[in-house]
Amino acid sequence: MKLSCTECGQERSLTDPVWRCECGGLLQVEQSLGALDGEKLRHVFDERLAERNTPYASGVWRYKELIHPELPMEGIVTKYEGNTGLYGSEPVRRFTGVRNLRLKAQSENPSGSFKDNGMTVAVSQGAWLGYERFACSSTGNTSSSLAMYAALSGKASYVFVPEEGVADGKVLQTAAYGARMIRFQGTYDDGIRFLERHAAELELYVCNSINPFRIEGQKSIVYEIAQALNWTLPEWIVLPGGALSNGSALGKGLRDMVATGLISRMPRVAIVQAEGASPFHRMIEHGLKELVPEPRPHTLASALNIGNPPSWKKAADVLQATRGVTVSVTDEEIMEAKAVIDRAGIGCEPASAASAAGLRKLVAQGIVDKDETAVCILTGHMLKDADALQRYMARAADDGGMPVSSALELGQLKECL
Ligand SMILES: N[C@@H](CCOP(=O)(O)O)C(=O)O
Repeated sequence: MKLSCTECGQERSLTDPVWRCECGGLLQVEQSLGALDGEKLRHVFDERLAERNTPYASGVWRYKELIHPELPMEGIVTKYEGNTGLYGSEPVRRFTGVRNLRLKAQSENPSGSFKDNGMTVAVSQGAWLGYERFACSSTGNTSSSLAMYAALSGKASYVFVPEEGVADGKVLQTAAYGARMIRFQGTYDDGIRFLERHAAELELYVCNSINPFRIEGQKSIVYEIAQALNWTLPEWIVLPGGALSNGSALGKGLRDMVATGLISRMPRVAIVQAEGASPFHRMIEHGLKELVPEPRPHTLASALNIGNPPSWKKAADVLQATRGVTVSVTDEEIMEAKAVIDRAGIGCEPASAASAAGLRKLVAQGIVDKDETAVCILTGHMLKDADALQRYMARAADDGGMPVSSALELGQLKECL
């Protein structure tokens, strides 16, 4: 295994704690997959589904050969993350118009979001390198996940969280896990820029998705989908796009699976951005070669409040490799999709619902056919962003979603029920 630059190809040692090459490109983990046999891997991964209380019981480390073969087993920091549900739902199918649709509920991870798939690997790697202080910039999910794994491994976490636009529940969750929190004026993008400049001097191990080991862990989301579907994939995988780490990880995971023969065909990838924070979609839509950052990203889906996604080049490569597409949706469309997903008994935070809202739009635009198969990735738990939920539910009170006020008196109750 080694690190290599995604742009100029320059190689580095696996133990080098840098995320960018001198040329400005992000680094990626490379391993030679040639010696791995898909048939044997399928068998090993299927057998490990029965594991309990070993790292292989994790929905990430089950695939250790593809994630981080060189990390010693005793160095793994895990909460048995992954192992999340893949649900069919008639109401969501009707809403999107796609007949064969499933939802991958990454919200069921231990800290409540997909970040755990990557964070278990980043923190394990940092601890293996001997780091004691871990850091991230975050809109709340990355910080909660980092704080949890750092606490689990007895390390300190330092999280940089914008003062505005971050859901209270995420801030409280992060603090409760014991992170030292730096609230600052600015956006996630400013926090990342600061960490890229100063982390080395502050002896901080950065666990944002610019860290290539985060991407290695997040690949497992697509491995889990393939394994649950007996090593096949749907025609479309649809996911929300903020920092674009999910898109990058998904693409790398797909490449690995094709290279090892675990699957034989790439699905198409659709990345959905919120209209107020959609620089990547705009770039693709206008056929631009460079991303023009959005200085004031603004969406009610707070996890997507990102104007300068660090992984945009990796995500663009994924679109190229999968004949992928992008689309943007309004906050209103996101909340409408979220209400359907919540009431279907699955639930998700607003950012996650962008995937279903986006799929619906792609069907309306004739890009996805209603007879094609699709999986939407739900990135975070419905209680993650209770602020947005409260605002939406207050408006929808007449729908019977809000508590009814009544005395415990039969006559009065009969009128409310
Ligand atoms: N929504 C994310 C922001 C992106 O973080 P990264 O981990 O991909 O760098 C968050 O929860 O912070």
